[in-house]
Amino acid sequence: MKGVLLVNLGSPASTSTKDVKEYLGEFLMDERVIDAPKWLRTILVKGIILNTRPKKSAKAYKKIWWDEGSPLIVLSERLLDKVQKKTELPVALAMRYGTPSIKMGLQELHDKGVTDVLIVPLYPQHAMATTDTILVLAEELRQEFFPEMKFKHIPAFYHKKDYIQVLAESIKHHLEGKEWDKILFSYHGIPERHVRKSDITKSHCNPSDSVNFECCKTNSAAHEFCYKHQCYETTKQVVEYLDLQPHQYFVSFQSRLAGDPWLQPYTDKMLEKYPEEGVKKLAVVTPAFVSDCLETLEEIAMEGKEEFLEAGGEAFYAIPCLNDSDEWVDVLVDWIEA
Ligand SMILES: C=CC1=C(C)c2cc3[nH]c(cc4nc(cc5[nH]c(cc1n2)c(C)c5CCC(=O)O)C(CCC(=O)O)=C4C)c(C)c3C=C
Ligand SMILES: [Fe+2]
Ligand SMILES: [Fe+2]
Repeated sequence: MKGVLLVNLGSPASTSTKDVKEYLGEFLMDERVIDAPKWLRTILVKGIILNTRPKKSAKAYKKIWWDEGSPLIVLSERLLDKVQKKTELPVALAMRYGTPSIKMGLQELHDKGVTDVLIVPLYPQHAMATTDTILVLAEELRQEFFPEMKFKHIPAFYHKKDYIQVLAESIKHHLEGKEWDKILFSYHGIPERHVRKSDITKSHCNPSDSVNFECCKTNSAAHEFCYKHQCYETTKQVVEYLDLQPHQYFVSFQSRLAGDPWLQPYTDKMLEKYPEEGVKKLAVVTPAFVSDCLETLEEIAMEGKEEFLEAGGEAFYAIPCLNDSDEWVDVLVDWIEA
């Protein structure tokens, strides 16, 4: 029997510094997130990052936490409920880090008699730190605990017409009746090195070209796994759908960690300089995220807004993610049942 496993990133169990530290430890010790050799990763994560970051992150999580728990998890659960109501197939939810774990999700499907699992990583654009790590862990768990199960997955859907339509219509809907100068498409960043590592041609991607994006515009087999290309492609298709003019939109990358260069331009730098360039009314959409989370609710809708207004901005609209919107649920159900 076929079943479906929706997989999102995950959140800490609570906003306590201890739980945030445990979550960040699991997340950042993933070799596909901090991709240094294990000895160096251990020093970086356990010796440096986990000494200071959990306290700071816990404070940020406290600002966005809901009575029911982490927004990312609550919104994923709402999505699951709605999808499950529209399909006969058993559907389970899992998080790559924290709980419900991928092992728990697979066990739930297994207990319902599922033998063929369709894994749905809830990430529109492919990245080593998101899609790959889900699929690798799921396969390890399959071999160890569920050897009789078979897996398929839905690849990155950054360019799928039905997804683009739902995303573009959502932007249109949230900006109805509002005056705006520009829409900033702010994607979660990744280190430039990750783009190079995911380049299956080993020669195509040039992640540090943040002005012309020539590689992203030039056809290549690398694009199947190129996060940067896929971010630009999502944007391009939404822009075409909404008939936006070049001065009406821009692409930037948020949420970088200190250290190596990450994809540029950086969102916070754009927010700081837009008002002096005459962009006073800004809308920000975050299409790397399917569910609202710390990075959209705190980093953009709170911190980003404050930064922009302090720099002289007049209006700031953070457009919500697709979350559990009926239109998005319908698209997911179509893919699941195809
Ligand atoms: C598009 C999806 C994501 C990519 C790509 C990604 C890469 C990536 N992230 C970090 C480090 C952190 N990310 C954090 C939070 C976070 N990241 C994503 C998604 C992607 N990350 C989401 C949805 C969230 C929010 C989770 C939530 O509970 O709401 C955090 C934790 C928060 C903080 O301390 O800032 C870290 C750290 C790296 C290093 C990376 C790529 C290599
Ligand atoms: Fe992240
Ligand atoms: Fe590219």
